[in-house]
Amino acid sequence: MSLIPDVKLILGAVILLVTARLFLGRRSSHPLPPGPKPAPLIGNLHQVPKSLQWFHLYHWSKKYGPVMHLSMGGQPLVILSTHQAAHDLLNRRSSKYSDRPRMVMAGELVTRGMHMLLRQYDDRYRLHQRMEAPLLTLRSASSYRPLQDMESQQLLFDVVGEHGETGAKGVDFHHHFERAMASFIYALNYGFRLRTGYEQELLDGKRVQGEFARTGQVGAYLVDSFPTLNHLPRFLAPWKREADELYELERQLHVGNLNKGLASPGWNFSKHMKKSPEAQVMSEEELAFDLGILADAGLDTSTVALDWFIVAWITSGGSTWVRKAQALLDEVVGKDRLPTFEDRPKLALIDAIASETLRWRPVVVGGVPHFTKVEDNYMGYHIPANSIVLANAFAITRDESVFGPEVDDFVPERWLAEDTASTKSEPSIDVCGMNTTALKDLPQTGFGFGRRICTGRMIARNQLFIQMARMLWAFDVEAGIDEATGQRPKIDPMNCTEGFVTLPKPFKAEMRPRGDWVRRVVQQAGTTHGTDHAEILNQASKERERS
Ligand code: HEM
Repeated sequence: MSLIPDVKLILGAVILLVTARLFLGRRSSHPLPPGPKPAPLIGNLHQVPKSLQWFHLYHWSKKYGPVMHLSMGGQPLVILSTHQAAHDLLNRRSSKYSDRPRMVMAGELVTRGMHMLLRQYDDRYRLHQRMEAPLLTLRSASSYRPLQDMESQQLLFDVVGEHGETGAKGVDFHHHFERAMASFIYALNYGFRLRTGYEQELLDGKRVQGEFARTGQVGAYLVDSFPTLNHLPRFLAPWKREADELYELERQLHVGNLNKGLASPGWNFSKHMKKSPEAQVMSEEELAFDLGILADAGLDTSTVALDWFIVAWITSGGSTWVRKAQALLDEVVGKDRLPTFEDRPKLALIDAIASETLRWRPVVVGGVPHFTKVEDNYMGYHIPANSIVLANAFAITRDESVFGPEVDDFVPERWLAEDTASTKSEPSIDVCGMNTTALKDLPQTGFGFGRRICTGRMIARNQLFIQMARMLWAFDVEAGIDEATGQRPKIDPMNCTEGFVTLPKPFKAEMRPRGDWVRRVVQQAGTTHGTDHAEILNQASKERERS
């Protein structure tokens, strides 16, 4: 049988669909938000570049304003480029803007509707949120800090040891961050740690993440633009077989990890969730995917934030902020012990550095798309029903009306409240030790918006604090010497990868202990491989129950 008539048929259906979407949409008395002029049928598809979209959209926003409209082959895409616009729509009108765009390949086929990030805001989503929420509160996050303390101690031990061997050539800092972040989240979720960062569970987890980023990419699969194509029989729809294989890979990973979690000693998320009333109406796969997505969400996001912290350190740290932070750490902590969470109230500058890292290079730099099923009006513009609404994190974090001048520079001080020393009243310290009096209440847009805001953000903030404090206390950091040239390469702070999360392009960094006292303290603290992490998890569970 020839395939040619079928291809013609498909093309015909596609053109009909696009035309219908373009011309039969409901008219409104308000105009659409401004944007580049669309071409017939394809709209702005041909104008949106394939790479660094967030950067191009940011530049378009300077011409078209804070609310822009693009037509992606008839699919309305509304881009929000200021904090005010994102806050007004995604936070204040979150009852309308909390769905996700339909993603046939990544959402419906590969993960069979079980990917938390891609779920519609419906009863099933709320069921999962109810199950996760008690484990992710500020108070719960505070009880996991000993686990983060342990993994960051191990990170220091590993890096100091490796520096002794590699010297000025530097270490693969990304790998060390990834191991520590993954080990923390796997211990919490499944009760086992990752000692080398090359364990099969992590390799499979990274493959699943890579496939998610690839299959979820705009334009990667025609079926995402034209979901009716999914009704085609399997022999005409090769993506279905590919999706089945990817689903099986992910299912085996998540179910395998869940079972390890249930069998491991000590408390963990797997055991806690399995007993929850919500899990009683879920299949094993559904519960396993919930945990698996939580592990994925926590794994590379914090790692990437720490990678950008190193880039900021190398490209702008020589100026003032690193020296300021190190002087403060020497004063508060001294040279006889590691910084701890107990020091945090006096180390607001470290939290400011974490906030500035997330602002300067948002991890999900283009934002995570929201979706509205109903039409709306904003700033005199019509937002059509079924619009994808994207808050461009790069543009929003460059909003001078919110973050002040020099938004392209790394300036942690913009997060510090002025003159708290002269205030007589006691500072307000949250349950995780963050000194909220000493910090300005600027929006943390890197964690998203409204009802879909990142649920792991409290855990992430603790993670960044302890890791950044300890690295600044321990090391002087420079780009590692390139063996081929014998020189330290110049690091370009905009040189990044493409994808859902945006990493700096790989390089090595020399993390040189600031003195013999660092080696001594780190050696004394020692490796944590023999630490009873199940006992730490049990203590965390007791503390959660007490609060
Ligand atoms: C620096 C670290 C992190 C960053 C920058 C980050 C950022 C984000 C962003 C931008 C979103 C989408 C929000 C939106 O749609 O408006 C998100 C969602 C999410 N994050 Fe995070 N995240 C981080 C760490 C974590 C951690 C440690 C966990 C888990 C322990 C986690 C769990 C989740 C989950 C479950 C969602 C899905 C929420 C939903 O769709 O309703 N994240 N995160």
